[in-house]
Amino acid sequence: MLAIFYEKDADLSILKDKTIAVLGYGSQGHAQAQNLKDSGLKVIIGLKKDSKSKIIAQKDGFEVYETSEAVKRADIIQILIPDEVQSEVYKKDIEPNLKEGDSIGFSHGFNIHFGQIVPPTNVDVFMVAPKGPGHLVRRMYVENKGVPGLLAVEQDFSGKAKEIGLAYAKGIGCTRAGVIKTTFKEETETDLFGEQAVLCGGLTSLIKAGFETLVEAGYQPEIAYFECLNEMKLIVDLIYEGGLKKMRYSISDTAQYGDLTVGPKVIDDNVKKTMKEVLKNIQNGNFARDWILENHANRPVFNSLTKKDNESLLEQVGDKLRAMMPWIEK
Ligand SMILES: NC(=O)C1=CN([C@@H]2O[C@H](COP(=O)(O)OP(=O)(O)OC[C@H]3O[C@@H](n4cnc5c(N)ncnc54)[C@H](OP(=O)(O)O)[C@@H]3O)[C@@H](O)[C@H]2O)C=CC1
Ligand SMILES: CC(=O)[C@](C)(O)C(=O)O
Repeated sequence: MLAIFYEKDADLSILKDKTIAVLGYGSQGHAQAQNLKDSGLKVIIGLKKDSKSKIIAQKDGFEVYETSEAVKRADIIQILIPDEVQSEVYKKDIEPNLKEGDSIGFSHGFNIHFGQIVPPTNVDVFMVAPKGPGHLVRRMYVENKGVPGLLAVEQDFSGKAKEIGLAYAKGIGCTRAGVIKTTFKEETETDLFGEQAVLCGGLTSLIKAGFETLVEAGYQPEIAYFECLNEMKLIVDLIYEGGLKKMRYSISDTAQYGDLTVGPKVIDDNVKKTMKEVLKNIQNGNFARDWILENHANRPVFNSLTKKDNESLLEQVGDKLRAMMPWIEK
């Protein structure tokens, strides 16, 4: 049964006497910490000794401590460091400094679900996972909007873990858009699937394939960029605002006919078959093992593929054209 929560369902006062340590000040860390502070909550930041994020967090007005000290000082510890280092940092800096009754929070279930972190039984373990990039979690909060979120409770030592998680979700603005109750398993598997097969992996592959098809056919790369990337954002904005019907209301009937008759030939049944294989590879732990080993090997595949994309014609043309659009946040 769907359980979706909004502002009225969450009580921030449950956190008013709590100190929240946000570990990490990157995409999610900077956003969640600033939103929590603007929601009137006491927030400190935990970072590693030589962190390059430290100066940024201090400029934003936060007390910054080394991770272990931040954990000691906090009642709620929100772990927003990269998934691939969480297990190591947990063992070294977090677990030794936990106190009975603390709450440990995550924004992705990877390390709990795949058994990389196993907390003691005398703490709460919850997750508030914004369904959007950190920089938009902050931007939309400031605009009095919100990014939807997922709430999961893995362990409820205090008997208040759900209320604490809901209040946390309200503090970062997610209850403005809606927070769905889930599990660490469901969040982990759906999030990994979405980022691999639909959002990042699927979408970037679609954009690159479209751009390369036009350029290889001899069309101007700038036109290919405007068609396959810039307009993608504009089309998706309409779908975000009002579903396929709003986007189709705005595009031409010519475009809509092509959408309806040709689209299914591009994204055909084979794509869905591949998507099911992607999901299976997540569910059986193969992707998790691959990502953990990739990091142990110092990211040879990650680095080479990222370098190839960063040096691509798509990125070069995009940088040039975006430079002429001063409204785009750099
Ligand atoms: N990015 C997103 O939009 C989303 C992320 N998430 C989840 O949020 C969590 C954080 O991801 P994200 O915000 O992208 O991470 P980022 O890579 O953007 O930021 C990581 C932060 O952690 C710090 N850090 C790195 N290593 C250590 C360490 N060993 N000890 C302490 N601090 C460290 C970094 O400091 P330094 O700068 O010094 O390296 C940086 O401040 C992950 O679990 C992720 O899955 C969930 C939803 C969306
Ligand atoms: C933004 C988000 O939720 C992602 C793509 O899954 C992530 O950055 O982890």
